[in-house]
Parts: sequence; structure tokens; C-alpha cells
Amino acid sequence: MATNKNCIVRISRYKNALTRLKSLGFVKVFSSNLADATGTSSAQVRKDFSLFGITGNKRGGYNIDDLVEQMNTIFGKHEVHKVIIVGFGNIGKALMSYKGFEKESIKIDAAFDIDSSKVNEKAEIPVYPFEKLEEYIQENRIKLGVISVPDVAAQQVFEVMKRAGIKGVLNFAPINLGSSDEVVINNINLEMELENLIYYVIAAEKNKAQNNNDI
Ligand SMILES: NC(=O)c1ccc[n+]([C@@H]2O[C@H](COP(=O)([O-])OP(=O)(O)OC[C@H]3O[C@@H](n4cnc5c(N)ncnc54)[C@H](O)[C@@H]3O)[C@@H](O)[C@H]2O)c1
Repeated sequence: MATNKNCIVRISRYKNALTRLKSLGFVKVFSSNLADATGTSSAQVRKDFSLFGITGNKRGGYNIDDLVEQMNTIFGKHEVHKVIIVGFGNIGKALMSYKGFEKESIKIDAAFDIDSSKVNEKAEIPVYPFEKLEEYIQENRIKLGVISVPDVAAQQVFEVMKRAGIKGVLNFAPINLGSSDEVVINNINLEMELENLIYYVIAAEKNKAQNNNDI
């Protein structure tokens, strides 16, 4: 299936919009409603739906429950996905205490850290020493991992994860982990996102000042 990240992000946005519309009492929705709610066009919504084989009666509108069900299948929501976190610092702790993952069928299963003062194997969600990472992934057939260690340690952590059989990594460290055929890597570079945001804010301010001068 020819899909790209933008398309997946849009499907995720449609799903959020559908949940909102449903909570407002709507039963059916048109592609134009989803387009308005997510800032895209009706044609794009229909194109994304057809790419993912999402079906529905376009004339009478799509049934919201049917759409959500089909999107849940796309996002693998019918089974619980276990995730491990490597690096139990600011980001690792924040992710572990976030309650919103559960409703998305995501279970933070354990964390790992090199610092023995952070290890707590008896906690509700245990924190193990880093040396146990490889064995834990293999024994528990973990497919998803978060890297939240400093950049200098990220590559080494990634290699251990890959060797143990991890299939998807969410990487918070601001380094390029190098591509891999066996592992899908999603990089979250917060500095870059903020830099990007700052650029657009400055550009918008310049634009406004220019327009004011033109009047
Ligand atoms: N906190 C933020 O707001 C923020 C923003 C942008 C980027 N990041 C990036 O995210 C990553 C995590 O940031 P943070 O603020 O949570 O860092 P942190 O220093 O609070 O935590 C990092 C943790 O990783 C552990 N660690 C170090 N080497 C390890 C190894 N080899 N194996 C296992 N654990 C190891 C440390 O003991 C520590 O507990 C960093 O790469 C950072 O650059 C963080």
C-alpha cells in the first residue's frame, strides 16, 4: 500500500475529529465535515479513505461508528501493544505516568536505565537495569521501544534493541540513528519542531508588518 507519514497523520486527525463529533451526538459524517474539522479538502479525505480501503456510503454520509472501527483496525487497536522505555529521566518518567496511552491500547510495560538509583524492579511498572534490556525484549516479545537517553547513548541503545528484535522505535534523542530495514524509526526532535514553529511565527509577523506598510 502506497502510504506516507502525512497520510497516517491525517487518518489520525480524522479519527480524533470523529470522536469529537460522536461526543456531540452526530451519527453520520460527510467528507466535507472531516475536511473542515482537520483543515484539509473533501477530495483529500476521500483520497485517504480509498488509499486505506475505508468504505462508506458517500451520498448519505459515512457512519461514524463504522469509520472509527475501520480506523481502529488500521492502527492495530484491537490488541494491546506493549512498549518499553529506555532512559528513565525527564521524558521517560513523563511518558510512564501518562494515563492517556491505555485507551489507545498502548501499555508501557517496563523501563530501563543505566543509573542504579532509578532502578525499581518492584514498581507497578518496573524499572530494570539496562543490562536486562536484551533478554527482556526477547522473553516478552516486545516489538516497540522508546529511546529517551542522552544523544551520546542513543545509538548503543538502538543496537541492543535491534539485536533483541524490536520492530519500531520512537526516538527522542536528537541524533540520526541510521536507517534499518528491520526497524521502523520515528524521530521526535522537539528542538527542530520549536525552531520550525519560531520560523513560521517570525514569518507571519513580518508578513503582517509588510501588509500594514502597504496600506
Ligand atoms: N526533556 C526535554 O524536554 C527534551 C527536549 C528535547 C530533546 N530531549 C532529548 O530526549 C532525550 C532524553 O531527555 P531527558 O530530558 O529525559 O534526559 P535525562 O537526562 O533526564 O534522562 C536520560 C536518562 O537516560 C539514562 N541513560 C543514560 N545512558 C543510558 C544508557 N546507555 N542506557 C539506559 N539509560 C541511560 C540516564 O541515567 C537518565 O536517567 C535526550 O536525548 C534529550 O536530548 C529532551
